Amino acid sequence: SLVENSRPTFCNIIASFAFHYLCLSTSIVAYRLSPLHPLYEFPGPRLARVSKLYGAWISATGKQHSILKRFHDEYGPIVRTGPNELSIADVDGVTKVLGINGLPKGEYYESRADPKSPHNLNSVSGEMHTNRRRVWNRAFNTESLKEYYDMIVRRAERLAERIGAIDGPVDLTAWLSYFQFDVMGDMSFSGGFEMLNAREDEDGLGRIISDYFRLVSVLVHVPWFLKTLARLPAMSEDIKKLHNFGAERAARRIKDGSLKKDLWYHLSDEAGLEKEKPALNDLIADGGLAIVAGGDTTSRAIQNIFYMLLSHPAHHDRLRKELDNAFPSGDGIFDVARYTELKFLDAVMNETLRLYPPIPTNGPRRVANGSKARTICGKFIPEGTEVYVPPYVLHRDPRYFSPSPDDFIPERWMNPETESTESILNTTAYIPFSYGPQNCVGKNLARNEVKMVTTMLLSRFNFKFADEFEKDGWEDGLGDYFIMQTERPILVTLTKRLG
Ligand code: HEM
Repeated sequence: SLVENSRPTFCNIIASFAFHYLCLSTSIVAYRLSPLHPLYEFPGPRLARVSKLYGAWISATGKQHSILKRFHDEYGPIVRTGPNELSIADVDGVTKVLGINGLPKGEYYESRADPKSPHNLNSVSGEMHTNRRRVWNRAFNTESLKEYYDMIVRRAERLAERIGAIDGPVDLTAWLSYFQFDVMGDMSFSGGFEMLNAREDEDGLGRIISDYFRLVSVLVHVPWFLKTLARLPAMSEDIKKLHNFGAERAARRIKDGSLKKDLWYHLSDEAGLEKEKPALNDLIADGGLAIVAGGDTTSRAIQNIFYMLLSHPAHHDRLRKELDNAFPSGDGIFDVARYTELKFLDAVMNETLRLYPPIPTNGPRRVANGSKARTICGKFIPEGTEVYVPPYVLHRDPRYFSPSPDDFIPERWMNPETESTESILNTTAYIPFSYGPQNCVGKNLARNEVKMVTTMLLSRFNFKFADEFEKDGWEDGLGDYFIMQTERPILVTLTKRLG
């Protein structure tokens, strides 16, 4: 009976576990709040110090970009946004975190990657990244880009035909998304999508990608949970679909070959310039990355430009005039060599990407364990810290963009040196394509593509917002899920201009 009495009951076991975890979490929380924690001196909301669940909640609202901006307005250029996490909105952060000799990508990218398949270019760092990036750079040099421009022109013509034939409101958001998927399919695999022809996204790929980012941008804050969840059927189903999708397109591309020098041609080193052929699985991962990285980002940039132009008629008219003067008969609108003349077009694009960067917050880098701690903005940043450098916040900082950093003023980009001394334009703080060795490899292509499509649409059509479109609520519908999403598609009506 003595033995029986001392045998732990079920309730006792539960109680002692509960007690154990209560003590453990209390001491973790106490440590995170205490002056003993290495990030103690950095200001920020109290809840952020306690748990990453707070960051997960902020991401879930889709308003991470503007909430972060509020934090920085209140606490200054460095904010503690998690127990072991800082957000640095300062040019010193841009160069020291993202620049050469900056920080590697951290746990965020690791946990976002599909645990069952190889990593893509975007999720690796260090030497592995340098080696892979060399091949990607080749795929985006001036010579390679020419081939992609032809693909863009073909699809842009098709876009114009399609939307030009629509009576009534045109969902610009949807049509630009079909267009961009078609372009990215051509570019990556010499074909694969026909969304413009189908007038729809039959496979629901756009939805799969946006659902994926919605979920993952929240769960990256709690990686252990994400790893568990990735094993659940519903989540892994979408990841699987994305992976299969890339694998299928790749298999077809390998079987059919291509006369075009598409991205696959360069990445798979068909020209035989590398010592070793890249592994097929890496290639599939990178082919999929191209579709995701170049897709919604570019179509969003174009949509946002139209939103800004249609909301600012004087700027619209000025741009239209610049384009009409440059291309009076409509010939040459796709000739990217001519775009250096188009100063106002460049300014409109820069200003739109400043106010609405398609990747508003971006993922963090990490001061790796075992590496040296860094000094940024004069502060000691210890090992193990995850560091964000958020474009949206930097782009609206009056220290870098003045006057009126929240207003659409394309003129701030034109001959800044002749502007009054009160106006400030610090281009180091301008990072819509990120900065440094892991910046956007498709930057030059994207910039020219945005200009090609904007020039074509403005030269050929008169646009206005459709009556159904609620212009004033548009900004509230934007969601920061790594790549900016929208709940309020832009609806326009259009009439043809040139013959
Ligand atoms: C306006 C359009 C675009 C914007 C705003 C944009 C922005 C960005 C940003 C901010 C990054 C850094 C992401 C990170 O640090 O995790 C990035 C990376 C990347 N982008 Fe873009 N991008 C655009 C278009 C494109 C296009 C057309 C491609 C073509 C395939 C592309 C391919 C990539 C790739 C492959 C990376 C990863 C680079 C690396 O990790 O070395 N992007 N982009």
